[in-house]
Amino acid sequence: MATVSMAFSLPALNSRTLRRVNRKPGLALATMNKEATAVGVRVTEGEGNLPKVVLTSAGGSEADIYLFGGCVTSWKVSSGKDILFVRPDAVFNKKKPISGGIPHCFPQFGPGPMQQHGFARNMDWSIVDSEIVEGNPVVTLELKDGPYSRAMWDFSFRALYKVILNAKSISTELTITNTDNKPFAFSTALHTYFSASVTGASVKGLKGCKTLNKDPDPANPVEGKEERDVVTFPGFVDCVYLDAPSELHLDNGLGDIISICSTNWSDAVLWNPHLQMEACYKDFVCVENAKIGNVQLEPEQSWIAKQHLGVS
Ligand SMILES: O=P(O)(O)OC[C@H]1O[C@H](O)[C@H](O)[C@@H](O)[C@@H]1O
Repeated sequence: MATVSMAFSLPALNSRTLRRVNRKPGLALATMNKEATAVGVRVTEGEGNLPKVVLTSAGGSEADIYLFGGCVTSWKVSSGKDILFVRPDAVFNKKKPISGGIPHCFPQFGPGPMQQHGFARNMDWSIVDSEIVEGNPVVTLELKDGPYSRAMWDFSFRALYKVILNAKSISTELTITNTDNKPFAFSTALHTYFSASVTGASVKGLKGCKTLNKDPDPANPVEGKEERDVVTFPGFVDCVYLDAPSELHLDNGLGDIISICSTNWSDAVLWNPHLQMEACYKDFVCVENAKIGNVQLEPEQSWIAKQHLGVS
């Protein structure tokens, strides 16, 4: 998918390089020296010439993360199979969020006073740290408020997003800190697109949850309760599950059972657009870790949520 060949090579990022790069956000590519290496964390040119972090684990798995949107777009297990999905209509020109992988919804999930799913998926994140832990690459991205976000949401904040790639899993940790002198509130989600065969895909673990079904009217969700042990995607699906369990299992219909474990992501959302996206709806399902009700943060307070996606 991505173009990785470049006119010049990029170095591996060690913590020192990253700290230096981070002092001049936006100049990351330009400030690098020209050694070629292949360790666990490197920056390269992705689609649309956008900077992309590539994580490679000792176990042979690989993940791509675009700084635009702080979006993990690919998680390939050692066989080379990509567990995540990027829609064929995705654009990599910063005019729209990247439609696929694990986009951030922050500081608003869904429609509301600001643009759908907030601004974090439309902004450039920067790299603040990286390390290799037992052969596994770890990178931490940062997003802070700027004129673009202030125009929609007039608060000072800091978001840190740590991504850890292991042989059979990818984990993320999102920390939102109120760096303002007044309280703020937000909702958020990791809008994860999984590769799937939609007719064979199903999710276990949601039975008994209170639901807010956005079908047929996303603006007026219907309250209900999930009665099924195994939730499938027989048509259009857009449903919020409140107080979802911390472990769900997705059968992607392609031979994989993916465990979706989370801490502090209290809710989950299932989404498949069915015929609204005729070209691709058969090839993915979204199982999103979400925080639907507002999180309130006082100045200097932080909120931390973790997600762990694993294959057996
Ligand atoms: O098209 P997007 O803005 O990326 O949103 C895609 C979808 O995201 C979530 O799953 C919402 O629950 C849906 O209502 C929305 O349609």
